[in-house]
Amino acid sequence: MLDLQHITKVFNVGKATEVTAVQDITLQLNAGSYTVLVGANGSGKSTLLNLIAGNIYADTGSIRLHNKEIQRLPDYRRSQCVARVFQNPLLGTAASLTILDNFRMAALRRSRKWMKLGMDRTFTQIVRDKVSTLGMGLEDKLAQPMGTLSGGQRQALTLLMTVMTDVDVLLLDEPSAALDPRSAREVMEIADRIIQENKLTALLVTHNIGEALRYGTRLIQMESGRVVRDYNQQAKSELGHADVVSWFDYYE
Ligand SMILES: Nc1ncnc2c1ncn2[C@@H]1O[C@H](COP(=O)(O)OP(=O)(O)OP(=O)(O)O)[C@@H](O)[C@H]1O
Repeated sequence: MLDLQHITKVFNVGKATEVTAVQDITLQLNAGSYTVLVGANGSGKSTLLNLIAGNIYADTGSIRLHNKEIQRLPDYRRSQCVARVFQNPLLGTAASLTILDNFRMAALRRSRKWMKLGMDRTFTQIVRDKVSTLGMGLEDKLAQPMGTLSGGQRQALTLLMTVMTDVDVLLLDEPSAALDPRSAREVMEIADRIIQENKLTALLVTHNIGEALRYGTRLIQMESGRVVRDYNQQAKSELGHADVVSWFDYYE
């Protein structure tokens, strides 16, 4: 379980621009659950993801994974248990490196178990097998530079890379927002499959209400740094598009 207790994050303390981005959030994400996080711009969603990912530290509160505080873990230790996919497909991978080398880098960064394998044929075969599960025909293009691929292909590969090692938590920060509708759907379906197959604890931030309703086992809305709505799977399944639209003032 990922357990957030009384997490608060204030930016620009003491200045005119002071803002409480996350305000006393207590949230438990069960192992293997898939939570969708919605909220207006500036409601604190990215800050919450940044806190879990360890990019920033909370002013107060604890973030525990399997009962262990993870906030102050060094980068390499945290990336063994928490992975993140960003909105921009260019962020997750190195454009000038081949697909295979990107997988090598991702694997080596996360786990020493790949130290030897990373260089040999077994590793290439493992990557080829994994990539073929995407059904995009990219397994025959492992020597191609990442930069020659489409945004959707890059996001799909980034998702695969994040779970090359045994991470527990997957943070999806609007992973489909920069993609055309078809690629977006494809990437979201791949994410869904990867989350289920690997029993990941996943947290998806999205502005797409269709996605928010289609995916996940729980739906949370943030407003002004707080959780203001929290629907379990049953309650979520009874929601319609118009219900969620009505949560956002600017549509009224
Ligand atoms: N590094 C920072 N320095 C100062 N203020 C920040 C910083 N990061 C976020 N904020 C502020 O914290 C608040 C929450 O921002 P955050 O990016 O978490 O919202 P969000 O819900 O992810 O928004 P969006 O949907 O636009 O991505 C906003 O008022 C934002 O301006």
